[in-house]
Amino acid sequence: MKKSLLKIERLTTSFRIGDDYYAAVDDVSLTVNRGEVLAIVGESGSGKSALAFSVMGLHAHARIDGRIYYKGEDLIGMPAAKLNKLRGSEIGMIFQDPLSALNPLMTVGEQIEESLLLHRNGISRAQRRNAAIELLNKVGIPSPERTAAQYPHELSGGMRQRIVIAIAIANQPSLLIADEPTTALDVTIQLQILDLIKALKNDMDAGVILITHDLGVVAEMADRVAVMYAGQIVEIADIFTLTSNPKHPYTRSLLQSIPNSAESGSRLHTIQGIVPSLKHLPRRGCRFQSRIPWIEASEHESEPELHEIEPGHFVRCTCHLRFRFPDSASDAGLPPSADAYSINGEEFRYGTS
Ligand SMILES: Nc1ncnc2c1ncn2[C@@H]1O[C@H](COP(=O)(O)OP(=O)(O)OP(=O)(O)O)[C@@H](O)[C@H]1O
Repeated sequence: MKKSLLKIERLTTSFRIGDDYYAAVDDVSLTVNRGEVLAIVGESGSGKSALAFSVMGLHAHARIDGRIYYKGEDLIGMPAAKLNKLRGSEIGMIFQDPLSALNPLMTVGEQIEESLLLHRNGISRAQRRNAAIELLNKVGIPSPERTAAQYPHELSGGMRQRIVIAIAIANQPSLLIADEPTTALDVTIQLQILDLIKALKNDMDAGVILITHDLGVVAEMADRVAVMYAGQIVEIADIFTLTSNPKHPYTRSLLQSIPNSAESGSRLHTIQGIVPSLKHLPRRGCRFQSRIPWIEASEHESEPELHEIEPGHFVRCTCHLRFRFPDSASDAGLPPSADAYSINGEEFRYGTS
């Protein structure tokens, strides 16, 4: 059995908007084991990045409740100096946008060396330089010496993402958090970067949290998958179970919306609407109810729980028991342009404010 590396218990991350706090991550519990990739999937705004940033302790102004145990030690409330030491050494992060993650005023070699210097006491200048070149080699940079002397703007998007990965793995982290690591890249480079992350996981027996909205990437990479919707995990299972026997209407809709995963002969399904903005999230009942208005309200739980329907396979709310795709677009009962909906007489709006 794989050893648990990260154990998140009832994490709630809330941001202040006006006079109130709103939970972007709402009561999330999960574990990541050594040597496994846990993918977190969901549409834009479902809380994936807020979750990752909470683990990294990068939310300066959020209110964070719950526990995040890394190798048994709670990261929440950990003194800043200790957390800083863990970040970049034991826990590495690959950010979505490599350009904003890099310092435009330093050569990439200097930036890799800096992360080595911060986390390895007594490393000499020559050792640092050699280690940086070795890392550039490892992430597949063709002429490492020349590249080390270049600035981020002189490199392509794929090369920059490799540099970000080199920095993230410089100190051989046990946990790697990759937030949409390939979104900005073209398909060939995407595959190379994913292969690289896979190799690193295998070489270092690291645990990886891979955040993505791309189910193709999930199928390629994940051992287990957590599906997030509106701040909550709605389904979690191993990759085989999740793709062969998805239960939650949201998971089924996501899978049904990609061409080669849709059941053969069936129509592709588009999920109407969008994730409601933070301020307008329904705080009671099933949060997905507004997206499947053709399913009777009575099929939803009033306080939806995650149910373990078979070992290791959890699904939120009972609505999955009676879920079916609509027979036609109009059956869905939600006009594509709808910007508001109501549940039990209470009105909710989509949008960003
Ligand atoms: N600092 C913040 N202050 C206020 N609201 C925030 C903050 N950061 C995120 N949010 C809100 O929290 C919700 C979740 O955002 P988050 O970025 O975690 O989603 P995501 O699933 O990662 O989306 P994407 O795929 O677009 O990155 C969104 O409604 C977002 O607007």
